[in-house]
Amino acid sequence: MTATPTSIPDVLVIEPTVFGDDRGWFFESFNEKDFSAAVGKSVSFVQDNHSSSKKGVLRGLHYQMEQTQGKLVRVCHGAVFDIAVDLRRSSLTFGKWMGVELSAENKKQLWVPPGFAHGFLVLSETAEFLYKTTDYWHAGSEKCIVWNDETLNIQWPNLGMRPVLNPKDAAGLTWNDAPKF
Ligand SMILES: Cc1cn([C@H]2C[C@H](O)[C@@H](COP(=O)(O)OP(=O)(O)O[C@H]3O[C@H](C)C(=O)[C@H](O)[C@H]3O)O2)c(=O)[nH]c1=O
Repeated sequence: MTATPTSIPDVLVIEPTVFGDDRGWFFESFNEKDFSAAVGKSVSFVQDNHSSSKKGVLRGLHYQMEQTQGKLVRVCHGAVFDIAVDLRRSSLTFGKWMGVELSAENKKQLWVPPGFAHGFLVLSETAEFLYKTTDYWHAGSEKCIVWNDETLNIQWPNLGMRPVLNPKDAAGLTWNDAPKF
């Protein structure tokens, strides 16, 4: 596997080694030893999540203030534009966002450390999204930053349709009002 820092150095694009043969392909989707070596410290996960969404669905930008979650995210069907926003006040990239296309085809994964808001926009007809988290869901401290916040000015791909959001996300906080770390 390779791990490549993004414009936010703590956020890494992970690319697995894919072994193809005349039957198809195989890759290790997670290896704790290799992943911890790439991140530079031991990282363990306690929860796996799996969601399916139709084209134009935008989930996010989510984070939780307690039991803050690191997330290792990937797509096993379709494609999404995945976003991470740095909420760590002491970070040189505080308030910065980064985006990358994750797809079943490119098999890329994104490591989003604790301290970030995370979300994605579905680019394909449907997308299945898998991710591991370093702490458990804590519904009581969940926060959402609204997808089109003017301060963050995230450059989402233009699908020619308004994103499909649930009411919670549509009513998300502005960057200025959102609690930070
Ligand atoms: C996150 C979560 C949700 N749920 C239940 C709560 C709801 O009844 C249902 C759907 O939850 P929600 O609408 O919050 O799901 P997403 O919008 O996909 O939320 C996720 O979206 C973005 C992309 C993230 O990064 C977060 O991991 C997560 O917040 O699953 C659980 O039972 N466990 C969980 O860990």
